Order: sequence, then C-alpha cells, then structure tokens
Amino acid sequence: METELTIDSIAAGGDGVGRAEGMVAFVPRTAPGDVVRARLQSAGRFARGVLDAVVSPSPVRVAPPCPHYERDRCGGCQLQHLALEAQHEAKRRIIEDSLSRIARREVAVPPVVASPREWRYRRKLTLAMRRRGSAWIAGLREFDDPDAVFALQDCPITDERVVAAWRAIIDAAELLPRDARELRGAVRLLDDASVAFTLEGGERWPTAERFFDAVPAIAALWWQPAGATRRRLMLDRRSDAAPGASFVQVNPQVGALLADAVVAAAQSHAPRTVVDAYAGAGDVALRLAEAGARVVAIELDAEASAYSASRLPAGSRAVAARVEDALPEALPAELVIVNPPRAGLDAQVTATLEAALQGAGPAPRALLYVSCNPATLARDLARMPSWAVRRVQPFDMFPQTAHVETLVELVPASPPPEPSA
Ligand SMILES: C[S@@+](CC[C@H](N)C(=O)[O-])C[C@H]1O[C@@H](n2cnc3c(N)ncnc32)[C@H](O)[C@@H]1O
Repeated sequence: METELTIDSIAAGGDGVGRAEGMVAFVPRTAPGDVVRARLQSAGRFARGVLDAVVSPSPVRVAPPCPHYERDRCGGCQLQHLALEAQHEAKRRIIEDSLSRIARREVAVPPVVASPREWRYRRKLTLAMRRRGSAWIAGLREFDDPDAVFALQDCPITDERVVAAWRAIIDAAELLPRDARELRGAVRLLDDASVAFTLEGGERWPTAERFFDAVPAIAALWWQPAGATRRRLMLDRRSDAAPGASFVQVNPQVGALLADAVVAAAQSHAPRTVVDAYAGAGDVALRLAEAGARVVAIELDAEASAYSASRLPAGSRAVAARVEDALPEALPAELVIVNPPRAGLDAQVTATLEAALQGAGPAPRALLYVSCNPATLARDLARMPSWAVRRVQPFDMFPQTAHVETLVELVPASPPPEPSA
C-alpha cells in the first residue's frame, strides 16, 4: 500500500520511523522531519516501507557525498543523508530508547563524543569478492538485497591507503584461488605504507606467493580456506609480531578516545585486581597492569591473546579462552571490564556477573561495559538488576552508519533489588 507519512525518528539499524494506517512504519533512507511517500508492507502492528519520494525534505537532510550510497544502494552506510549533528542525536536517542524499552533503565544519555574525522576514518575494510567472467569484483552488498554485490570504486569513510590496497588486490586478482567463485577479503592498515590482507574462501591457492609479490602494499597475508576452522599465516614481511588478522577498532582516533575513557573510569575505582574480558590484543589490560593492577585478560582469539601475553608484566596474565568458561575462575576482582562483539554477553556471563554481587566472596566495585550494539547492551543490563548504571557515554566510532559505541559504568545497586516473585 502506498501512503504519505512523516518520519519522527531513527530506529536502531538506521531506518526512519513514522506512523501510518495505525502501524509503526520503518522506512530506510529517510530523515526525522521528512514527509515521504512510501510503499508499506504490513506485518501486524509494524510495516516495512520502500521510499518512493521525499514530498517535503527535513531540514537535517543532506545530499549523500558517496555516489554508491544512492546509485548502488550501498548497505555499508545508513545515515549519509543526515547532517552529522542529526546522526549524533539519532544515535544518542537509540541508546536512550534501548535502555528504557529493553533494560527498563531511565538514563539521560549525554551527547555522543564526536569522531575527529567524519570521512576516511576506517582503517579496515571487508569486501565480498565475486568472479564476473574471467575478472573479479570486490564490493559491498545492497541494503535491500543482501545477495547483490556491486563493484566498489571508492569508499569515502575508508582511509585512502586501504582503498588503494584494494585496487591493487583487484588488479592482481588473476592470482586468487582459481577454485572459488566467491571470496571475502579484509584489508587492514598496519602503518603508513602497509596493510594486512585476510582472504577467506577457496580450497587450493598455489599462486598465493605470486599474489603476495604482486601487491607490495600487503605486508602480512592470511588465508582461511573454505571449511577450515583456523586462520593460517601464509606470508609476512614484518619483524613485529602484532596480530594482523585479529580484532581492531576500525576508527583509530575514536578507539584511542574510548580506551582513554575506559582507563580513566577504571582508575577512578583504584582497583588492585582487574578482569579484562574480551581483551583483544590487550592494550587496555597493559595500561592498567603498567599502572600497578594485577590483570587477567581473557580473549578467545589465539593470536591476539598470545600478543597480549607477550606484553603483560609479571603478576598479570592472558587467558586464551571463552569468557563464558574463564570468567568464574578469574573472579574475584575489584573491577571487571567487558567489551564483547555485537552479539553481546552470553547468558552465562551475565549470570556470573550478577552472582558476583550475591555471593559470599568480595564483590567487584565496578563493571565497565563497552558495547557496539545498544540492543544487546540493553538486553544484558536487563539480566543484571543488581548492577546500577552510574554513567553512560556514547562514542561516534562509525560516522555515516547507524552503529554506535557505548561505555557504561555500573556499580553495585544499593540496596540490592527485591527478588522478583
Ligand atoms: C569488540 S572486540 C574488543 C577487543 C578489545 N577489548 C579492544 O578494545 O580492542 C571483542 C573481542 O572479543 C573476542 N571474543 C569474541 N567472543 C569471545 C568469547 N566468547 N570469549 C572471549 N573472547 C571473545 C574477539 O576475538 C574480539 O577480540
């Protein structure tokens, strides 16, 4: 059904939200304040909409600078059509709404910490690769058809050196595994001149060495063959052992601001013992250990955990394991940090953190939760009623997209809540 509606807000995921025909309608690529004509497909009280026309544009609507955004319906960004201040406000409200609706916590969320760079901030870009005849294309998926991949010419939120490395990779594509029609690749900036490239897919790659030689910007090449469980380091021109294929914050400037905020919040509790769960390569763990705390850094990725272990001073340790399994043994600690992937905390982890305030042993003084997904953050806080929110600080780690990073400082609720009947 085609209808006219006014967009009121932005939902998690980036769709504009309005009301029409008694339904809450979600329409991608719309801005709060837009009056639009959209085709709605109803699903009970909700509807998905396809934007047909902007009847009257919102004052916060801007022309998206990236040609792929409209022409190719690129699914990489969701908010390029919003002025940056409106993106910030949308993200702040997404967090506030998630905390209120899902976690039942009424918290006044402050403005997001802005990214020093609005464009060219990404130091890592993962693309789908498809064979087209004898050539390869590398690109992103369309937002309304995730099976469709278009050939990326440029990505203006990504560092130019990463984009240049991708062009060189496509130029050398005849040296990719011949037995694959689809691959996935991730280019990650290591320093001014070099990148790490991780390729997923293919079963045989006899030309890997020739490919490595053909793209001098690649300093480290990793390959995860189809169906293989482990990454295999193929070739490395570096002497440094820093993991090239493990997790890295995509926006280094905001990553540094966030790490400073986590360390400052941790130190405000003067902890002598810390558990850093989902620790990655251990940068925060190392800073707290160097400041005198005894830190247990738990991380599943073997390379990242080994790197963490190689840097932590005596008295601190890295545990290469799932947080679900290792957290009970790592406690008690005076401070716990959790920084999980988008899926949030496993129910076993929230149960352990909740029980840490109920048990006979010494309880942590604070819990710092770093989240890249407000919905799973709110779900996890709902599972931990004994922890009270003291402070929330969002960071605009991913300008032009609907993603947002949030630091939440929690302290034991006092008095403890009544057990529910
Ligand atoms: C969002 S990253 C945070 C990394 C690090 N704290 C940082 O700021 O750079 C999440 C990390 O959790 C790790 N991870 C994912 N699932 C895990 C699990 N179940 N147990 C332990 N680590 C896990 C990933 O390998 C990744 O390094």
